[in-house]
Amino acid sequence: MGLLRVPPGPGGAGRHGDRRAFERDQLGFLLHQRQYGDLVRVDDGLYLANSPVLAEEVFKHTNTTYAISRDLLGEETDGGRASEDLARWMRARGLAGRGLNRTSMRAAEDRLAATAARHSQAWRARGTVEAIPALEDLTAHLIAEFCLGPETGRVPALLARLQDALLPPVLPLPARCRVLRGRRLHRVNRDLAAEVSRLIDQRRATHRDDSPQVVADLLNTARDEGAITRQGATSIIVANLFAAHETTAAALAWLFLLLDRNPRIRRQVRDEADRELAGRLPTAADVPRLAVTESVVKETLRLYPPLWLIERTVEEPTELAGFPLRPGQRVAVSPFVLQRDPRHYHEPDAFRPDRWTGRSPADPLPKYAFMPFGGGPRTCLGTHFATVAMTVTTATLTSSYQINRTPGTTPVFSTRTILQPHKLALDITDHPHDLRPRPAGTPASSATPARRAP
Ligand code: HEM
Repeated sequence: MGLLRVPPGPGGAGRHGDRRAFERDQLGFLLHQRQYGDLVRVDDGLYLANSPVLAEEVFKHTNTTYAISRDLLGEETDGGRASEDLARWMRARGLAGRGLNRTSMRAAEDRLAATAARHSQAWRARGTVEAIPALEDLTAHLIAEFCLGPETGRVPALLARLQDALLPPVLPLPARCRVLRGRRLHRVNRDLAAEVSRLIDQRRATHRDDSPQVVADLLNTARDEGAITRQGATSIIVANLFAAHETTAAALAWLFLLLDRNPRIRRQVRDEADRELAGRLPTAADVPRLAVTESVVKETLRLYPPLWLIERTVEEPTELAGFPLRPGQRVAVSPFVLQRDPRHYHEPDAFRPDRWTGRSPADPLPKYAFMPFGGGPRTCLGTHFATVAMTVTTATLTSSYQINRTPGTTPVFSTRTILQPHKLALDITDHPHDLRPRPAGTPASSATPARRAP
């Protein structure tokens, strides 16, 4: 009986298990583990939960039985945060969340489209762009303007520097280089926090009416009421900026790669934008009508969830799938694996956006079979922002430009940080429609006629 108390897995009951095989081919290794069942022992310290029911169990009980294993910068935490820190974070999360919910997003969709159109102008001039840096620059501006207003100072540039400083080294670094890397990271982090603080204060001084327009306004009201400190407001905005821009950019890069490989679906996306927008930039009223684009976004996040592996640390003795877990052990859930499970998806590896529009209500998907944004009390705060920003950006870019992978280039599939197509080069040429914002005061239904590009 005692032996059965350990779930099956590649490493048997030995101490070291198969972590080295995992390091060699992470996604291939994870997919391979499905053969052992819904709970797999990778080694003594790490179990893999492979079913929506087990994922729900783990995510629902985060902050109590399980703790977040890594902070937003990807650094390992000591498992449980001090409970005071956790309470403070959850309070700040609640406040910022009000600025990121569905209702607040509605008011911001017009601004998102305008920002996407403005920043992609530079791409046209360049002709060819490398997808990840170009999209990271775009999403840094989208999220910075959404949180802080039109004045974003050095924030987008500092986010790019932070990204750079965080990139894990390909080979183990000598001790001195590790120290230098740590110092650089600390410096960039400090500069970003100082710049965000400055912009929050500036916003507080200049935007004093009762209608919050950006996340910083909500946090400034909470500051006035004593519900959050200046430092708390800064930390939550920095966390959102960081969590938002790299993930959303990676997802958009996958989306353009998938559209390049599927010209029929690309045509449907463009036809939808041409039909629904008729040469305008998308507005809040248009988003619900961009059903094909939205299903492409969802299907991209299913096939290539940027956060492809999420870990939790066991905080108190518990059991999962009937197996005991002790404090300090880790349980990992892979959205990449769950979202390609043939038990829940027909042709799981195929890019089929119509699976989202054609799904019968009599055949509901288990809750955690689609979980690119995690779940439970620590679910992604930017779920609505990311979905809407991706839909609006895709519609704006596909109707402004023809976007094709540069012939002869091959993207590199990377899991080094998040799941990304590295070195994806895109040729940007004009699409016959050049989108313009709708003139102020014009109802959404009255389309501004399309202007033909020269
Ligand atoms: C496609 C884009 C995105 C994906 C795939 C994504 C995915 C995720 C996932 C899976 C988590 C949970 C991690 C865990 O359980 O340990 C998370 C957390 C988080 N996300 Fe996102 N995210 C995206 C975009 C965004 C955006 C746009 C924002 C902000 C506007 C954001 C803000 C956050 C924050 C603040 C957390 C931490 C929540 C907490 O620990 O309480 N994310 N994200």
